[in-house]
Amino acid sequence: MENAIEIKNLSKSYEDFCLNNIILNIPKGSIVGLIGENGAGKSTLISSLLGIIKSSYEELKIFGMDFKTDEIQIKKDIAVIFDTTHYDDEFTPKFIGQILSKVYSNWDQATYLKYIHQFNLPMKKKIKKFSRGMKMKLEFAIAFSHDAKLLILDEATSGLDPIIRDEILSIIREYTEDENHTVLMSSHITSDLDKISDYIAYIHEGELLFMKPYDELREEYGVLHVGKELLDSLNREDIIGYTKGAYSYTILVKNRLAIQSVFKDLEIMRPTVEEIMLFYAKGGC
Ligand SMILES: Nc1ncnc2c1ncn2[C@@H]1O[C@H](COP(=O)(O)OP(=O)(O)OP(=O)(O)O)[C@@H](O)[C@H]1O
Repeated sequence: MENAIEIKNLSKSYEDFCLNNIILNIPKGSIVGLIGENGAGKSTLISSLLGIIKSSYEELKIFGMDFKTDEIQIKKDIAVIFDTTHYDDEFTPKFIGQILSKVYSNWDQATYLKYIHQFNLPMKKKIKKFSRGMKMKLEFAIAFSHDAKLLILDEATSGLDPIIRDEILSIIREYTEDENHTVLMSSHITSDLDKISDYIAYIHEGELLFMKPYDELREEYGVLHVGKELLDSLNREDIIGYTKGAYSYTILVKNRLAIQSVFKDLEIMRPTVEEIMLFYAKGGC
């Protein structure tokens, strides 16, 4: 499978934080949900692979090109959306369209106007009078109008209402129908990632815990509610973490199917991204 991004041993150290030897391949045409608690290193990873901050790495390839030698060429095909807009408050969508048509050689004004219309954005209103949702929609309209092959979202949908988020998720899905388009998306709204991700990459305290296909995660892991006796009879290695309730334990296990074959009557549910994250972070065993 061809990769849009290939990262080998990328590290970045701050005084009291270290992003540690990240090895990550992001397949072309996929949507990768990047998860991790606050301060885990998601933005540091994103900024590192965009060259916004300086990091060390053995290899960083985007679209098969070496980031060290082809950064300018690579960046033409990347659109990045953060949680705020970076355009001047005095600008209007109309003016931004005029500027960007000169910045991007592959700017498509007709597509830009199509999204501005679809998102109900006023062409002649200054951004300072936009709501947060309108600002983010404008960012998406821009991202989709210069035919970017890689869309990187860093908490871009946080603070948006469920209706706008749903609309944006549909647009992202539509965008990846073209197999040349890839999305890397960090979000704390894990239910969005449940809806859209092909893969989940989990960063915990600066380490990449795993990057796995979403379907495989749901197949491999399970959540069960059991008493102490059953908890004790499970293989310790299968327990990722648990919480203790008033009368029972809630446990995240791996090897779901193997456990189910032993405990045939036990109800083992497929976990959500949020449950996987919570139990990994908290542990408990
Ligand atoms: N410029 C900086 N100088 C020093 N430390 C920094 C700097 N930028 C980030 N850090 C530290 O790096 C760590 C990772 O931060 P980062 O923003 O990458 O986390 P994150 O996973 O994106 O978190 P969040 O979900 O809260 O946005 C944190 O401990 C943060 O304090």
